[in-house]
Amino acid sequence: MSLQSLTVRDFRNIESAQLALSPGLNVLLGDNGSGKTSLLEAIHYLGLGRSFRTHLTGRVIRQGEKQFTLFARLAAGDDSLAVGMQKLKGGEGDIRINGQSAERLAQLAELLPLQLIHPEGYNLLTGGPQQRRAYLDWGVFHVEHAFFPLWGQVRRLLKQRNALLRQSGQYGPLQFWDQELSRLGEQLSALRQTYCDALLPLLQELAAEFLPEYQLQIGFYPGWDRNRPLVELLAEGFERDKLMGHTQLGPHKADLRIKANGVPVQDLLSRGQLKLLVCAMRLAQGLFFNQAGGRRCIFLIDDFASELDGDKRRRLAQRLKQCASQVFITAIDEAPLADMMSELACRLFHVKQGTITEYPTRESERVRDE
Ligand SMILES: Nc1ncnc2c1ncn2[C@@H]1O[C@H](COP(=O)(O)OP(=O)(O)OP(=O)(O)O)[C@@H](O)[C@H]1O
Repeated sequence: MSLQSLTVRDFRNIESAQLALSPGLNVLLGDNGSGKTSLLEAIHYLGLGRSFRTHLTGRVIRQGEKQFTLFARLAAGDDSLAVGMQKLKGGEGDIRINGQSAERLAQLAELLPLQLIHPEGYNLLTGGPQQRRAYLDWGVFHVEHAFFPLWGQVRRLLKQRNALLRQSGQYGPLQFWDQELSRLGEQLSALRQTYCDALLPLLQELAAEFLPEYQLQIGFYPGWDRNRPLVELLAEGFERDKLMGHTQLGPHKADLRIKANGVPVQDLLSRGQLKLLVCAMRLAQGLFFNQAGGRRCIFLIDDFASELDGDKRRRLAQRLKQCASQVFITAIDEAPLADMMSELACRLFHVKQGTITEYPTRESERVRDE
């Protein structure tokens, strides 16, 4: 899947932009504060229905305006699809796929599989388990169709169990819910484990390329002691859960535990090394997605190449070439992207105070001449 064109209206400092895009590399160059990240954020919004910088829709609507509008044409095999989104300050709005209202955000996520690499991305390793769960679940969602409805059921069961915990003094009324939660939680966990097992070799390979000085150990924690049935642990933990007001063990507590040379990475690696590891993790997941499903994910890379040394930049360029994915990358100037631009078919855009103009490149000239 790739974006053929993108229209952005009243998003951050972008009043209006209409771009014809490369299925390979799209480079966005501009000074600090010009609007480069805003464009990536707009694509992220279109794919996931949310920003990676704020939870408030009002913040991304251009100041003084009531709503933003995004529209894209996606290449889907020999066909193309039209995807549109409009959002008001309170978050209400409309999502359309080929003119029809979309019922669920997951429909967008399925159409636009995105991998984001950005400077704060190392939170994936230093932050709480929620982020690593989201990383893992992105992959499971895209390769295993049973995952999304199953996760929905588990979430509903947890909500009911937590409500009962607050109402009920006795364990009895929870027994039925715990059996269900345990049954579905174990199914969900098996999907995550299978995905992890399949992803790990590629992840190890990429991590060794970007951090050759370390031996990485990556383990999947399902959210409870895997040697015991979840149903037993839920019953044992009733008093503690009642006290806390919510369920302390289960698939909603799953995590990826990542160590380098036996030490948790957040306690050992430098910030730059953490960023390299996250880059390897995102690339591995994107590559694996492309290999497993025969589809292509889209990479959004914000201001990252300037943080890499020459060798790592070349590796990133080669891996992106191998992915054959569409890539959007921002930078202040062209120099750190030279390797990438020579490896991949490329369109180059200049961003200035929210206005985006295309620089002629070999690819844009070829398309214009055709
Ligand atoms: N809702 C909004 N309406 C109008 N302008 C906004 C809004 N939100 C942010 N901005 C402005 O948009 C500009 C673009 O920000 P953006 O983060 O896209 O810049 P950038 O080109 O990625 O910069 P840098 O290289 O410094 O990261 C900033 O000057 C910011 O103040």
